[in-house]
Amino acid sequence: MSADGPILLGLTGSIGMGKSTVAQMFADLGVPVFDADAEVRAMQGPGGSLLGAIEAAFPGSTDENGVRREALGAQVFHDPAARARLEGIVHPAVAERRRLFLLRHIDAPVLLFDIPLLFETGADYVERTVVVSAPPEVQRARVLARPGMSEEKFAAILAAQMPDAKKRERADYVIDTGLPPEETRAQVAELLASLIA
Ligand SMILES: CC(C)(COP(=O)(O)OP(=O)(O)OC[C@H]1O[C@@H](n2cnc3c(N)ncnc32)[C@H](O)[C@@H]1O)[C@@H](O)C(=O)NCCC(=O)NCCS
Ligand SMILES: Nc1ncnc2c1ncn2[C@@H]1O[C@H](COP(=O)(O)OP(=O)(O)OP(=O)(O)O)[C@@H](O)[C@H]1O
Repeated sequence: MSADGPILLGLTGSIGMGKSTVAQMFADLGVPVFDADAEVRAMQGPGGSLLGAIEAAFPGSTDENGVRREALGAQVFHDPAARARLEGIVHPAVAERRRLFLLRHIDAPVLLFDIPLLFETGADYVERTVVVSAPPEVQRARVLARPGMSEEKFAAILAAQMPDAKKRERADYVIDTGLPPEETRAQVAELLASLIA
């Protein structure tokens, strides 16, 4: 952004590391948040704008309730070529939603973009990056506690994402999500204060 536009901050982290939780902490402090996963879910839900293209590329993957997430996930998380096809449909639509979000909040001092695949997809539209990270055993316990999750699905998703250590290396800031939430919240507040100062 130009000198007087908002600071564009990208938030990422591997599955279950706490992106959504930390994004909510930024939101609680008044920062507008763009949630890429939520945008995708909306465009894949009942009547969603991506259903036609996804059904054409993956026959049987949608029904009257939108994308059959479990079934499509089973297809793409294990198959890089299929995943690339799905991403080719989804990511340009997310980019368009992101541009509209930026225009809507052009007067805010800081904007946060919560993007699971921030580094994997280039991240050229953000100026600084924040990675949320917790020890692997904490991540594993949190993810496996989710309904519908299995060891196998967790392993496949991890394999599809840039490793946590590499994300931390690339980050401008790392937020520790292995701590009690109030300590993580204090880190978020401190980072935001330093950005706005
Ligand atoms: C395949 C789909 C329908 C499966 O949905 P499901 O509800 O089972 O999983 P959910 O979306 O909650 O994702 C589970 C975990 O996998 C991660 N993930 C999702 N898509 C991808 C991907 N293409 N590559 C790596 N990790 C991914 C998520 O960030 C999350 O950590 C859905 O994940 C999807 O449409 N993905 C493609 C779009 C995409 O790339 N989204 C990520 C950021 S925009
Ligand atoms: N200090 C902390 N910071 C963040 N999350 C925490 C912390 N302590 C406990 N948690 C818990 O860890 C879980 C993190 O899940 P969350 O949905 O935020 O992760 P995510 O990275 O957005 O996941 P996904 O990549 O699957 O979308 C939540 O249940 C949250 O309550």
